[in-house]
Amino acid sequence: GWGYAADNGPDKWVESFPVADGPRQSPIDIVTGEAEHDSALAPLAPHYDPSTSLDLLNNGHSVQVTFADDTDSSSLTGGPISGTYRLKQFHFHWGSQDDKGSEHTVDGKTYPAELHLVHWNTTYPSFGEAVDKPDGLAVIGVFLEIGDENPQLQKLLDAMEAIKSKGTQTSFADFDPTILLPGSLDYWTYDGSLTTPPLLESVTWIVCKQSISVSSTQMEKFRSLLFSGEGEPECCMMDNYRPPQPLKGRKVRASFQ
Ligand SMILES: NS(=O)(=O)c1ccc(O)c(NC(=O)NCCCCO)c1
Ligand SMILES: [Zn+2]
Repeated sequence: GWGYAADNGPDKWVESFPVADGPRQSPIDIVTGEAEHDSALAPLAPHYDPSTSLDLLNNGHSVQVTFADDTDSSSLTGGPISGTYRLKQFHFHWGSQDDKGSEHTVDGKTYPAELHLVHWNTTYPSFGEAVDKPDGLAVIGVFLEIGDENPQLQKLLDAMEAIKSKGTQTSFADFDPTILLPGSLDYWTYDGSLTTPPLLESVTWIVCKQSISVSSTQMEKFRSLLFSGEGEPECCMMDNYRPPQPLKGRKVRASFQ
């Protein structure tokens, strides 16, 4: 299956997923000078209920926290989207060293990691129905930048001890992802895709301008996870990011001046 190694990584995905060369692929490099302020863009309004958090999972590509999405308890409105999008999961992408790991870049700047909060449009009956629609998903991207230790990440990092290998999961209740968001919710937005196979062009991307902090030691915890399953030769989970893709004429809008 697909992965991030030389023989199954981003440069090979087009062989099984031809949309990899499509018109609205993600991530992209955000060229801040080209982004146009759109005063019609509403403020982002994420409302998350910690009682909807369910499990922490190593799916062999990333570490993910899944949420109960049978009600609107944890959902996103406002921003560039119309209607209500429900939170399904959040996960991360990161590098093998602190100078790379994010998927989006800003004027060519890479960050050590990027958080994705994945929401689906409730005009569709489920995530599975929404995932291949042009307005099906809204993903909030948050950059992690090396700095002070981030206490809000610690509960997550400590729980990762229990899910080192692919296919392992552990219950992860009462977690409010709001604590992972930066103080300012200024954002850039553009139309894009999933950044992993099946690379479906169904995502309204909402990338926060302000990053959150992570220490180098905390980054090492992410890198101690494994792509490999129990009983397989150990392969550390790192560099699980797709590089920026061609903009192909798309406009990036800014919610701020
Ligand atoms: N990185 S992303 O654009 O925010 C993103 C958001 C939601 C997704 O569903 C995927 N990709 C996905 O689910 N691929 C199927 C197997 C993955 C591991 O089970 C990627
Ligand atoms: Zn992602």
